Amino acid sequence: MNTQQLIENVPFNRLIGTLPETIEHITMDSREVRKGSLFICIKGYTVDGHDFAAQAAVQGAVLIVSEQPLEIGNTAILVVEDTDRVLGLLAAKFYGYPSKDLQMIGVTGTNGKTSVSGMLHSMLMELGKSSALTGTIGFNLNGELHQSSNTTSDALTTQRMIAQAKETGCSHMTMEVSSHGLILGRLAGVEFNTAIFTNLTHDHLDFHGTMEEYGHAKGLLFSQLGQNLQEKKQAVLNADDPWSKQYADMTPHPVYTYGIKEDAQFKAAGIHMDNHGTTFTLNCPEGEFAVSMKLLGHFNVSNALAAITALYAEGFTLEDVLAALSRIAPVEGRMQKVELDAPISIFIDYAHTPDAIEKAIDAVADFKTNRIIFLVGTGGNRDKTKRPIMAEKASVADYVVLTTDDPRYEEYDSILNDLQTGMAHDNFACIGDRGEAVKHAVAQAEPGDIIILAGKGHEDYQIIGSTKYPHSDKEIAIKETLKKFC
Ligand SMILES: CC(=O)N[C@H]1[C@@H](OP(=O)(O)OP(=O)(O)OC[C@H]2O[C@@H](n3ccc(=O)[nH]c3=O)[C@H](O)[C@@H]2O)O[C@H](CO)[C@@H](O)[C@@H]1O[C@H](C)C(=O)N[C@@H](C)C(=O)N[C@H](CCC(=O)O)C(=O)O
Ligand SMILES: Nc1ncnc2c1ncn2[C@@H]1O[C@H](COP(=O)(O)OP(=O)(O)OP(=O)(O)O)[C@@H](O)[C@H]1O
Ligand SMILES: N[C@H](CCC[C@H](N)C(=O)O)C(=O)O
Ligand SMILES: [Mg+2]
Repeated sequence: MNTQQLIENVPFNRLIGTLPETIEHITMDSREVRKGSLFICIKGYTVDGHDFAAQAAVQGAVLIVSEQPLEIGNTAILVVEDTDRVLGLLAAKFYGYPSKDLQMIGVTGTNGKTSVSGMLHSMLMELGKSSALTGTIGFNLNGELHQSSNTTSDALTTQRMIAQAKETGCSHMTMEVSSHGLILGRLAGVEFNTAIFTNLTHDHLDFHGTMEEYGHAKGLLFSQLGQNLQEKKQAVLNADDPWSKQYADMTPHPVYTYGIKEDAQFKAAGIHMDNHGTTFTLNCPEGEFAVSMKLLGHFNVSNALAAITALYAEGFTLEDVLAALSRIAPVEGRMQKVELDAPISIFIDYAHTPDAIEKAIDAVADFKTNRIIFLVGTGGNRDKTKRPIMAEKASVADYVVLTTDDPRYEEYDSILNDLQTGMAHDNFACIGDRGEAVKHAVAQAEPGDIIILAGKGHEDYQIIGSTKYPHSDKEIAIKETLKKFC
């Protein structure tokens, strides 16, 4: 791309050297630099990208964007105030603002982003659309999954993925929008058509400090829908969450509400579930509809309402949307039943917040015949204030196994001690090694029991230190169950 055009909207303090005619590639990682690259130096939480500028030049970078004046041979240096902001501007321009050419749906909220966005993606494919999805599980392009390291990726990766979706011919793209992503500008230049809010409850206070700040971060998705009312855009808000009122005020675009408890335009009633699926009645401006789906839990009714409302707002008929919903499979690792011929039921889940734990246990309450055994851990070096509250919520289960979930650099005992202070009864065990904890949960089970293994979901690793070790709750649970019962 022509360099002058690329940087025309970038405010800069100084240009050292001569701008190259063209830029072939942009990267923020020196290890990806090649001949003709623009390398942008980002000050990270671990290292400072400026320390890799010289290495980038050796590898062929023709322009370095930096917050400091640098002297690196003949390589041109563009000195700017804030490389984080400039990254967003450059990324969107370099990839040609691809989000304008797709129907973009963004999903934010503490819990339910992966679930709602996964449902939307599967439903769009069922509706015959070519669809892309980004989020915690990865980048899914028409059913083909690519790894990604964040729920909401950095601005460059985000723009690259949208451009790839556009080139592949996708008409729709659904993105999980994390509060980190919004605050850190990872979504700069992404134009959403539909913005969805699931809920806001305790998490990530190590990063945001207070719930007010956290709520403000999520609100950016709605204020960023912008003021251009000639474009059809809409917000889809959960009437059961009080934050929705504030988010409605943040956008002039049409607001659609959904809910189970409070008054809402799209409301569920008569919810019934067994361990194979859920049925309910949808009351909405178009009338009353019978809904059936393979997903479990009241929380998934809320998630389904979000997906139904969004697709309706996007212009699909409710008949088509509900038919698509009835066909899709549960989202991977979210209240997913392990298929086993055994006298116990095992669910793999991703609950890692107090609210999610409450909802996960509630999800099986309707068909509980014996005990609920609930295994949960927390990550190390992350929000510690949620730990006792998570254990308190887990106490609703008859037996609880407290363990770790990516301990990182923290000792097992430090995590377990914080967790156990919240337990409301004594029917629990503390086992730091997650594999041993899963084995213990199965060892405790008697016929008729339900085991929920929470926190790891689709993940096949456990992060200890900075290393990802292979770990699968599901594999261990299946092996132990077969050994014990079959
Ligand atoms: C705390 C945080 O957000 N960290 C993110 C950050 O990493 P970092 O600041 O440590 O980066 P760094 O390693 O210091 O590198 C700084 C710069 O130097 C560059 N570098 C580095 C090494 C080198 O040899 N050469 C080089 O050029 C890097 O490419 C980078 O540009 O930038 C990385 C690249 O974008 C992210 O992957 C990483 O997310 C980490 C993995 C993470 O765990 N983040 C969590 C807190 C997070 O963002 N979570 C949210 C919400 C989750 C949810 O609610 O579901 C998410 O959206 O994922
Ligand atoms: N609408 C909801 N309300 C409350 N809890 C929910 C809801 N949807 C899902 N959950 C619970 O939260 C867990 C995580 O769900 P999901 O992965 O969809 O959330 P997420 O917002 O993507 O989380 P993350 O922040 O890790 O990306 C589920 O496994 C389930 O236990
Ligand atoms: N996707 C979430 C889940 C992490 C949950 C748990 N593994 C932890 O480390 O707290 C995050 O990046 O915050
Ligand atoms: Mg997620």
